[in-house]
Amino acid sequence: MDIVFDNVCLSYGRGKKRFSALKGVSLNVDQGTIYGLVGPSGSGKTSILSCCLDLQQPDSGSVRIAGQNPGDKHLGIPGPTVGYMPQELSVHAFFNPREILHYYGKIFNVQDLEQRVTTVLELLDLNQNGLDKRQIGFMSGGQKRRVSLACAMVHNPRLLILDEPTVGVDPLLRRAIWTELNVLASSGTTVLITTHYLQEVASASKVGFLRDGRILLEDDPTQLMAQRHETSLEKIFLDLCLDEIPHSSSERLSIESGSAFELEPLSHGSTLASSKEIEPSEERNEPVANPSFRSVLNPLILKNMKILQRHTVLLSFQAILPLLTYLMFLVCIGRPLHGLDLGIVNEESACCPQQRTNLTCLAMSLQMVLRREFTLGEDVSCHVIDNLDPHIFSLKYFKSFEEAKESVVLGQTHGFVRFPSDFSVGLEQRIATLVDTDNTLEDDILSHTRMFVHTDASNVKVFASLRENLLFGLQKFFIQYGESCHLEQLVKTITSPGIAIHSLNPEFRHQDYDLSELMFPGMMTLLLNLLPMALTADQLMTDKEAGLLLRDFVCRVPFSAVIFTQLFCQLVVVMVQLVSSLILVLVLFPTTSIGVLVFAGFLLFLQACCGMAMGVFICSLCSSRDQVIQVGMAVVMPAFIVSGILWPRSTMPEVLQVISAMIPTTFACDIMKNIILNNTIFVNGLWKAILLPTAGSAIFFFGCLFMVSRVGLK
Ligand SMILES: Nc1ncnc2c1ncn2[C@@H]1O[C@H](COP(=O)(O)OP(=O)(O)OP(=O)(O)O)[C@@H](O)[C@H]1O
Repeated sequence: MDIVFDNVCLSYGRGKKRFSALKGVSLNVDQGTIYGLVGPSGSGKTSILSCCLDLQQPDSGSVRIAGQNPGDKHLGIPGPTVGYMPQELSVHAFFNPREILHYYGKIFNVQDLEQRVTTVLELLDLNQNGLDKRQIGFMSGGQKRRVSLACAMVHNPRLLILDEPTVGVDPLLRRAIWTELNVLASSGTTVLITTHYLQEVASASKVGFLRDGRILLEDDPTQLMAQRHETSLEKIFLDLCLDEIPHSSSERLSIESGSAFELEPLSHGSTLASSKEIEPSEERNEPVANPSFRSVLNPLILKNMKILQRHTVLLSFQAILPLLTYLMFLVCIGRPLHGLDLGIVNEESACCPQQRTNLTCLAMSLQMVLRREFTLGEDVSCHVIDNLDPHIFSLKYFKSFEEAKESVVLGQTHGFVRFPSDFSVGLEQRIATLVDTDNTLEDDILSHTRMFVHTDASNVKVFASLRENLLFGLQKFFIQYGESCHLEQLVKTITSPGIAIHSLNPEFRHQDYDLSELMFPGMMTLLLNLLPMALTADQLMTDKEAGLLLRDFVCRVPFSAVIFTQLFCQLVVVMVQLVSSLILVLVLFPTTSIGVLVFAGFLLFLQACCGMAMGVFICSLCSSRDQVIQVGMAVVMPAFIVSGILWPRSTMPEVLQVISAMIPTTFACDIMKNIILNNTIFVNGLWKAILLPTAGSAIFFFGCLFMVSRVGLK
């Protein structure tokens, strides 16, 4: 399997950010040989490997492997023909070496897998002291690299592409690895290897010196040293670099002083096995069997299930997260406020209990009222205060307006109420006027009978609650007094003007429920879309950032299978979320019929599918977790605001109404509310709640596949 690069140019980025990584690279790797690529950091080694693996397509020039283009289905690169060890570790931290090797072995349908796994583990010294059963996440850096190398070798590929496989590996093991590479090469395997250890490549068949995107020289290292009468490749490489650079250049000075390269000579005492004597054998010509969607389902599902198993604590939390959120929501939101710190400034009376006027029926009768011969005393305010619900208000008394105001400013009280000095007298006038003039009140009379409420207006709910409860306290006082004195007409007259207490939001037809219960169906729908989205995006991004998706890509595992199996396995978590939500529906709305419950479950399932598909789509657009979080926030916040859970959508500007109608959660939130509260599935617009998330799932799923096929794994 020979590799030929002919004048390959490769650049990254566009426009001003365009950067040329390879500038006309030509190289030849013969079949059954080891080609060592050496060069300083950033010289383009990984870029060359990426071109071989079809991860990058050259701007110009050609790359041919065994006479075919990388990516060609029959070549099997990416696919079973190649074993790739990336520079990053790219191994599942939750697996042990044996498990991960079994996974890649199954992907390629390796025969006699157990034996092969044991052989590779032995070769890389991974079977000592129970290392093969140790979770990779708990291994040292060098041990992880060996596992990564083992993954590339397990299916015995015809081409091995290794990006710095021996970093952090001890000299003895490094020698063993090179010996094995030479054995593999002798059996026809082609090895393309990058390294920073110059002396290491002395045992390669050919070495290519790379600098600044160009191959300075490629040759047999032994011949090279003989020709140049040098004992070290490092010296040859330095001379080559110096030849390239003008004498006056500062770069030249840094090279001469030895500071320009990160290339490292091999440690003393390591004698590398040279297998030059072993002649390359004939190329193996087995037919290429690329992994198919069906063939990878089993190993992928097993792998994902194992990951779920190892994440038990985290996933259990994820599974019960909706339940916890609902419970928090029900406990914290929509309940009547209580324990409000309310200041009292009573300019009328000190409200001393011993001096409290005893309001008896003698004090007022309808006839007396009509004759204006009655008195309410001078401390009605105290009676109003007495009638304030102690569960709702925690009272604090202040001497003056300023003192009370300061307490609000300092956040010590939520607000205060001031009774003017003529509150009771004014009230007498008000009662008399009302009875006399058939409910028409003059402004100045009204102003005398007002309680002045000053609150921290930044909290609308507190403000409304204060006002409502104060009015209720006043009303209660008059109702009790009037009724005990058989003055129903008076009660009616006094309590009617401006003391009406608001009923629930008229949008809701079911006034028996708390606000939180009314919001619950919409909240549940939204959560069962957004939480699966976050879970999926998180899982996929973890795999992507760890380089696991890249490795699967190089194995030619169909991306659709990767996504499908991941979503399939996450359904376990989603089902727990869904069932716990439905149980809560039964608890909150016990009259819900089984039919409605099952249908609600179906709608929630569609939402969860749509959320998961959106999660994978977002991942296909983003190259980092930060971006995923930002895009996720950009989705979650508007969805929450325009879903109609908080406020009726009909009050929104038209543009937002149109946008909200296109969001898969919007109609579902409405419909869920209607079917649960009305206990029927025959509600208007049902089809939108089914169609939108179904279409959304398909669009996001295929959109993700399209993005990956167009721009690859970012
Ligand atoms: N995706 C990318 N976008 C922009 N520039 C890139 C990208 N990948 C690589 N480069 C740039 O291309 C140049 C070659 O990178 P490459 O990874 O091939 O170097 P390398 O020789 O493998 O380095 P190292 O030994 O440090 O891994 C570097 O300057 C790098 O910054």
